[in-house]
Amino acid sequence: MSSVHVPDTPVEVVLDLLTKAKDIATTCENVPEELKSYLQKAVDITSGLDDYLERMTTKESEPLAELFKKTVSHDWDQVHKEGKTLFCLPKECITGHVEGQTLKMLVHMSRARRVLEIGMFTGYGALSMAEGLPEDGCLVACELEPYLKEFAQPIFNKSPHGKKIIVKTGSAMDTLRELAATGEQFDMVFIDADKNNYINYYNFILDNNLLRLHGVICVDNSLYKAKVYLTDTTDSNGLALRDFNQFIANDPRVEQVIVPLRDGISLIRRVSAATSGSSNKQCDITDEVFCGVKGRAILDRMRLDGKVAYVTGAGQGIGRAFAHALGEAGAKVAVVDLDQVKAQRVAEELLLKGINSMAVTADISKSEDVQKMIDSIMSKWGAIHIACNNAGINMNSASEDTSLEEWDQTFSVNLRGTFICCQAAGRVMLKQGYGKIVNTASMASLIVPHPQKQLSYNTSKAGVVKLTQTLGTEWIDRGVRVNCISPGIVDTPLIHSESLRPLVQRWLSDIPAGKLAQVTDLQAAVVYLASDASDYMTGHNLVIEGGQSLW
Ligand SMILES: C[S@@+](CC[C@H](N)C(=O)[O-])C[C@H]1O[C@@H](n2cnc3c(N)ncnc32)[C@H](O)[C@@H]1O
Repeated sequence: MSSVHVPDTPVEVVLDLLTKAKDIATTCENVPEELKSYLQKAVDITSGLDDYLERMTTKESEPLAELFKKTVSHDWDQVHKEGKTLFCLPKECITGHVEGQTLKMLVHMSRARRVLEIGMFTGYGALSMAEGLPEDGCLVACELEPYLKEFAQPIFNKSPHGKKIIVKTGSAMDTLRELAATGEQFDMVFIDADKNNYINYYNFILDNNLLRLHGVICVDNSLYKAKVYLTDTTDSNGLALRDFNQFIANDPRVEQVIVPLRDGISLIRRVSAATSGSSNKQCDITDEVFCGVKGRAILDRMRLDGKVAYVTGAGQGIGRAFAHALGEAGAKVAVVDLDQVKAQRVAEELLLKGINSMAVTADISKSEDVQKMIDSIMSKWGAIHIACNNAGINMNSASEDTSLEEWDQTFSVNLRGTFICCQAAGRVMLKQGYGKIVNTASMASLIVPHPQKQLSYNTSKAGVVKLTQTLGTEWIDRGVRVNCISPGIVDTPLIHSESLRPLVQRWLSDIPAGKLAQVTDLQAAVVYLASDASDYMTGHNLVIEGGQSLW
């Protein structure tokens, strides 16, 4: 049984018409050769487009390929005849390869974590989008037909991304009401069911805040085989979509573009009242709380794009985590360590993530090394905006036995070294009229951690806090902020040494949080202190110790 292909997209409609015109031209006499050749060229261009997009688009995953095959080979007429589905579902309903990958790309680009799909069918679009979500992301798919959930679930189960999908069967509008009632919000919504109701879904989503600020709505079939702009359209779906597109184009709450991919995908972005210039509604709130400082909302104000940072002691542990965090937030990062191999390795890690980095070897207790470090960063990147003075050492001994060598060595790195770095970076920053210095102090500046004995360390770190307070107040009127972070006990390779390992249980009983800090627990603090969002903060000691200093 051969089925006649019905043109499904504007390009397929054009191709169909061109092919008919070309066939007439080739059979008619007196048609100029030039016209025939133009028609042939137009057919070639049109017929080659979808095929080319298919071939050039990243290949779909195995589960998606299986889902596609299972969907197009299924006898949907029979399923309907047997009463398993309410409607007779054409297999062409499926979102194919190119559109599926486009949706996945949009999920990536919008950094969506929560996606809502209206109209799942056999789950091709749902699984494509789930593949673009982070591990803890979630996609809620609304589907009228319970049969389709059973159809899709076994393949979702085969995919590592299937667990992100929650299928809600029943009327999509009922599901939307249920989601709104529990205060759910989504970063991206894909509307692909029930064309006559698109407008109702859309309005419900916006009116009930189901789409978060700056979220994106994608709408499928918004060109509807070109019927949305052909004047002789009588088809109810075509007319519904025409009204829908016009409504969105006039809606001040959003911005819209229609991408002529397949049957058209509308991309609709919700804008804040403050930026929707053509707003019908009056919005006269213009302060920075409402509009953001310099128009930047709070998370944007923590971005470090265009900034140059260095982190000392960045070859491992806290420093490595700081280097990654600053780079992820947009800064270029010089990875500084005493150990060249470690510095190089972390700089390469950053490059792998697309972060501009350089490795610098320096002993921060030597002023010549520190000056060389500053000079090499300046000659490569021309500025230093963020200085993370993190390198430090810790030695244990009872105070009555602490040698002057241990004391001097500890102070030489922890306090003298931090001062050398602050001064060298500070000179550059004072000239720039801008800078953020973040020193690593320690909870030991506040309490006396026990039972280990570490007089030199505790005292040197208390010195780092006072250094920070003094510089932070001395330099703030010239644009340089100096703050420090005091971590509690951090789970780094150092504390797994033979001498310290037995103490871990003891420490845990002293920590209200009931666990040691991970280096990742400190990352947000360094980004905050390095960013413009913390501009009013200086000389501060930001303590992150799971409550340990309070007990
Ligand atoms: C075009 S298909 C969706 C294709 C799907 N997005 C994909 O990626 O393959 C439309 C689907 O919407 C479902 N549907 C139609 N009306 C609905 C409604 N009122 N509520 C929920 N789902 C509905 C249909 O059963 C059908 O499976």
